[in-house]
Amino acid sequence: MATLDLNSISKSFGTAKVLHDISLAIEDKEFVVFVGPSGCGKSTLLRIIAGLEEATEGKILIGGNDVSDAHPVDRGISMVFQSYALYPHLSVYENIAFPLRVQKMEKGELDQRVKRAAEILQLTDKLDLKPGQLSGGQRQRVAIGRSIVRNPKVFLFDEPLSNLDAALRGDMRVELSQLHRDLDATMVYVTHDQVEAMTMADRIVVLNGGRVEQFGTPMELYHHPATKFVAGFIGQPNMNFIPSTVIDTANGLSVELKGGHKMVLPVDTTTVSKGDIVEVGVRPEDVTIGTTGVEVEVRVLERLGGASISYGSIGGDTRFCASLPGDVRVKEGGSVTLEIKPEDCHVFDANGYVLRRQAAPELVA
Ligand SMILES: Nc1ncnc2c1ncn2[C@@H]1O[C@H](COP(=O)(O)OP(=O)(O)OP(=O)(O)O)[C@@H](O)[C@H]1O
Repeated sequence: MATLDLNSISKSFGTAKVLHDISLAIEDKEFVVFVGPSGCGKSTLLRIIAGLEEATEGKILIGGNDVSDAHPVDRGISMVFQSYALYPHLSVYENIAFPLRVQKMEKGELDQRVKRAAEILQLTDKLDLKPGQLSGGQRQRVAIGRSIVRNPKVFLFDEPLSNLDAALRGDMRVELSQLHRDLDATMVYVTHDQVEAMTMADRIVVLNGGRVEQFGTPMELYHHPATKFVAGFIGQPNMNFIPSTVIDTANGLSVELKGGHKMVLPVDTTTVSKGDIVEVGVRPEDVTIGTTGVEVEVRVLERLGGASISYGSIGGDTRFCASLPGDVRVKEGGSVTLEIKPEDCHVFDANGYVLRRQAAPELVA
């Protein structure tokens, strides 16, 4: 297995530049997920790594070797697509064996590899069936098996679970995480689903408009989003953003939130001045019902059992979602006061960049 380095990758289709100077160092055996909205360039970036698309600028290194000009089959990668691309007339065994037949691998070695892959993917009792006799999840496992037998240095996955229903997607997420541990392989996985990214990745690359917004572990992105885009994209339900006015910058950032609630937030104030408009981000799970805080009108209350999700707004037009206790006594059409702790707030400037948190006093030397 191997490291994967992207050095200043850019890509244009005609005059349209879709990837802008992307550099990433992916470690050996790491599971990295590219996530972002439709059209952000994640599939194009994956296809460039695979050699199915040529970068306009930049270099790709696998295991330290420059493969930018190498043919896809010579890169030591294997790609699993959203459409399983199985041969309907071939058995599961022959579908998995296909790339090895193309390589003209010796029969004993081929048989051993196919059976080992089938064992890992729990397909041993399905080897004689045809793809048409399998469920969607089993078909996707066959497609993954076809990747495994090639012993690639890097596995590439392009939205492999999008064709499956929600329950099966959940099961396959667990299976893929397990597969990653079993194979100890470098994996790059593309999805638009932030839940897949959060649950499977060692590190996540958030792409937006062909640029890397942030590259970090799931919890780094959740707790320390660098931009409003990342803050809004990672976490379910989405973070709330409250328009706020800076009222003072001495001893922390004093703000007046929409609706009139005032707070002092422990963030760096060097880039903002009194009178500036900022946005205070707070996650639905970080609020509690209290006596002082933001006044929220509740439009809909979804009772999930263990939690109740309230959908409403501050002042009629600033959307505010809160995750409250399952048996909370709140009426749809009523209002509720929600307490927000300063340490749970994220503050974004007019350009959507986060104001860094001040170091906790005990961390200051
Ligand atoms: N062959 C092509 N010719 C021209 N433009 C292309 C081509 N392939 C992709 N693009 C454009 O490049 C941009 C990025 O596309 P890409 O498929 O990489 O996005 P994505 O993030 O994978 O989106 P999705 O989740 O919808 O698949 C889009 O604006 C797309 O229209």
